[in-house]
Amino acid sequence: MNYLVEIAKKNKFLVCIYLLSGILIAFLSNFSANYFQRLIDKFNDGSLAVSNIIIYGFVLAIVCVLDYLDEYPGRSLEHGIYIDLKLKALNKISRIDYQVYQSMGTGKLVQKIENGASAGKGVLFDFLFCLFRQLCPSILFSMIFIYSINKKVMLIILIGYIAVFFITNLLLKVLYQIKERILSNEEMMNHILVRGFMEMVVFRINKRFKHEIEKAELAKKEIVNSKVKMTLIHEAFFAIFALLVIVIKIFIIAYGWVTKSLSIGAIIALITLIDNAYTPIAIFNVLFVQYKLDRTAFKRYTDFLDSENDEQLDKGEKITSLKADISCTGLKFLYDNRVVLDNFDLNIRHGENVALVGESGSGKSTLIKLLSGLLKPQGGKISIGTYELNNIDLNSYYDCITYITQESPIFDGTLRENLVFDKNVEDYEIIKALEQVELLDLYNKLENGLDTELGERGTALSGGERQRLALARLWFSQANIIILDEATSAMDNITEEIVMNRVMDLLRTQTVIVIAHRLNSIRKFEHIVVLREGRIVGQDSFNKLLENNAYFKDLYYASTRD
Ligand SMILES: Nc1ncnc2c1ncn2[C@@H]1O[C@H](COP(=O)(O)OP(=O)(O)OP(=O)(O)O)[C@@H](O)[C@H]1O
Repeated sequence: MNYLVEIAKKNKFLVCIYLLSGILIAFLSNFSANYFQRLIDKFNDGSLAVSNIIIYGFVLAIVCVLDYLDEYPGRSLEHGIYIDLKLKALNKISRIDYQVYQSMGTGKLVQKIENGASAGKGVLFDFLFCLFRQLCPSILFSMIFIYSINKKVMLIILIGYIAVFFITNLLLKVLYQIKERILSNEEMMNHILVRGFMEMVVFRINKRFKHEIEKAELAKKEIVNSKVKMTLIHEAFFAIFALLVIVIKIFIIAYGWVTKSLSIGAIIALITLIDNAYTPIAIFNVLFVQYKLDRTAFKRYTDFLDSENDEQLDKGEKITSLKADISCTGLKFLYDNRVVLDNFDLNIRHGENVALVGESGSGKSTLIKLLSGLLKPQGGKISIGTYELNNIDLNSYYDCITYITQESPIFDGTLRENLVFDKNVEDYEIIKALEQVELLDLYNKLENGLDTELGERGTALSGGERQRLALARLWFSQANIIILDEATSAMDNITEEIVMNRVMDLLRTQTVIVIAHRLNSIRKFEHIVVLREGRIVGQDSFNKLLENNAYFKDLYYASTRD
């Protein structure tokens, strides 16, 4: 609830206007019904004055105008709350602890945020605001006006409330269960859809789509059946409710006729006021079922918002340059209870080219993620010159390092944006960088040149082109430490050699740490670290390792066979 309070506070001006206008409309609507009674009675006994008609018309007109003006704060809040909740999620992702993020599936997370933002809007706007600005005031004012007409009638209405409460309570329990079933089926349906869209190639080649569509058809059948059942129960609820209100209205007419205690105006006003008193109860019951369901979806969203942050992002010593040796001492890291690195020592001199090699799962990426501050060691330390990585403000650290992964993230934007982000760089410099990574031919074929849109995740490019584009960013980077995690894995051997020679030439003075599977690409590296099951089993130059390290020799021959 804290997050909703925060959003309400952020929009406090609009919230106050919206609540007050709702309360005013509820008051004026009930007042107009009550005033109508006086009007009819005055009409009947001949004492009606023009001023009465003007006042009545004026009140109705104000309600009409307020109803319209109310749309502004109403719609602004409705859409604003939903988007604010999504922004909160984006803000959270920018600070979330990397390991927590890793444990959440991205597809599921997006769905959780989408549902959570909509549920949060439901709880605050559709339920709480409606309750306090419309339902409660409407019941309160109608009861006050009914009381002013006849106390006994008010008592009867109160007894009617108790009957409504018991009947609807039963129906709501059934409704809640059905809605819950609909939601879980809808979630399954969305999950199948997202999976199908994201894994199109895998599913097509493995012929999974037939099975997935069958599952979705089953979910669809359940959703449709449950929705029809829910509508029938809803309608039954409203029918019972309408019958009850009719009984009370008939009773009032009979009561007025028998006791002669009610004027015609009073009977007409009471009939309108009864609707004003009971309709909110019907609305409340329907909203309450949705509120309970929204609370569950919103809880999942707030669990995400409450998950651990990486506190180091803007805490610690700020650095401006990192021209220093890196040393890992007694480093320990576990995934759950699985030890990946234990008592791990490694020294990397400033300006050195280091390659990490080893079988899949030997801990190379884990080490890189520790060096980049994404993962935190559970023991030991990483020092960079006089700094300890644990004590460095990570946002300042990220000005000094560059980390390029094999997925080479290309985002939905132009070629220029993908290379220099929002930096102001002359076109000829960008084109020169493209030439260095062998992308000049591709560039020359582009109709819109640097302004060509690359599509979501760079779908308009091949894997090797995407990787070369990511490497071209190095020509605009000021970083002192460059990490390349299989950044050339999708390139052919010849292009890889040409591009890597130019990259290493560019990075002569920087510390370069590379993960490589194709060992031919690191022949010139002066420092190669051989990892096996989280331990260093050799480190030396390429030729010396090939001569003296049997495990490295196996890796090398296996990689040349590939
Ligand atoms: N998010 C994770 N949760 C749990 N275990 C993980 C996670 N990421 C990696 N591991 C495990 O940690 C070990 C080391 O993984 P790591 O990715 O560091 O290996 P790697 O040498 O980079 O492998 P590859 O060459 O295949 O990329 C592996 O056994 C892996 O299964």
